[in-house]
Amino acid sequence: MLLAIDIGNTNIKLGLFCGGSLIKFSIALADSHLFGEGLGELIRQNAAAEKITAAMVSSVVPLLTGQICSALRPYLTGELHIVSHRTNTGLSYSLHHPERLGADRLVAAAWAYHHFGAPSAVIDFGTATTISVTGHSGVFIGGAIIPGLRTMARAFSEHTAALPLVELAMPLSALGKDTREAIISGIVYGTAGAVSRIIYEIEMEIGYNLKIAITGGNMPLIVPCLERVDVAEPDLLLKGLKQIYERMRQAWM
Ligand SMILES: Nc1ncnc2c1ncn2[C@@H]1O[C@H](COP(=O)(O)OP(=O)(O)OP(=O)(O)O)[C@@H](O)[C@H]1O
Ligand SMILES: CC(C)(CO)[C@@H](O)C(=O)NCCC(=O)O
Ligand SMILES: [K+]
Repeated sequence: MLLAIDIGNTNIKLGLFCGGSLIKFSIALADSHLFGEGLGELIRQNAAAEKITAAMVSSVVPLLTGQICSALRPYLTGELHIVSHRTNTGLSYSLHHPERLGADRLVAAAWAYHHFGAPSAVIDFGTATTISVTGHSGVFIGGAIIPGLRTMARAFSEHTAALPLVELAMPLSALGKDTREAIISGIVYGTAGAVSRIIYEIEMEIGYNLKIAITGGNMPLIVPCLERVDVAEPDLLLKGLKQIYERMRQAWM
């Protein structure tokens, strides 16, 4: 049984791959000290008979990586792999500093490139909204990072006197009739417009079209506003970690 862990800036997402099924569990970053307990409970409830034979970790929170890896050690019988640019993902990097690329973006790009078998972009609507682009022959060629939808909403409440913290929702109209509706329209249509413009500019620069995959906790809010989506995959990171694991295992055999 493979355990995949995606340590993001808001949540730690965990997936147990048992046979064909995926058991998921998510814990807020603020509760990271409860990770070991949560994992133990999950194993007792769902897969008592099975052992975790391997763990794959993607982390964009360096200070937590060691803590989480120590917490899962007692449940792990096999190897643990922390994904980096040195991992055998099938990708190569045309970047100024490949070692600084977020592991989540790297995993997402590897999943999309292998899923489509063609040049691709992954848009991840998480704490940040990221675009990660893979060109021909699996070269990670770059991308873009903008504030995530909820991060934008929080910035208003933290930096203005009159704007409240708005719980995001799907906009009913682009014409907001009160502050809440105006903020929702601005953030959701604004992000949809931003990603479509960025993809357009990238395709103009590279001279070919990209297949587009989307994921991330905020994806459901924005999906009706997006024009071009080839695949929407909520578990893209966890599935990407599994795919990389299988690739590594084949390389050992
Ligand atoms: N009650 C909530 N608590 C925390 N986040 C929430 C809540 N409701 C919605 N969200 C949104 O869901 C997003 C979570 O996205 P996701 O599941 O991709 O995890 P994440 O930790 O933000 O990932 P990453 O840091 O890798 O981008 C948050 O950024 C936030 O915008
Ligand atoms: C952009 C985030 C925060 C998105 O989770 C993460 O991928 C990250 O910390 N990246 C490092 C910088 C980069 O990817 O260029
Ligand atoms: K993300």
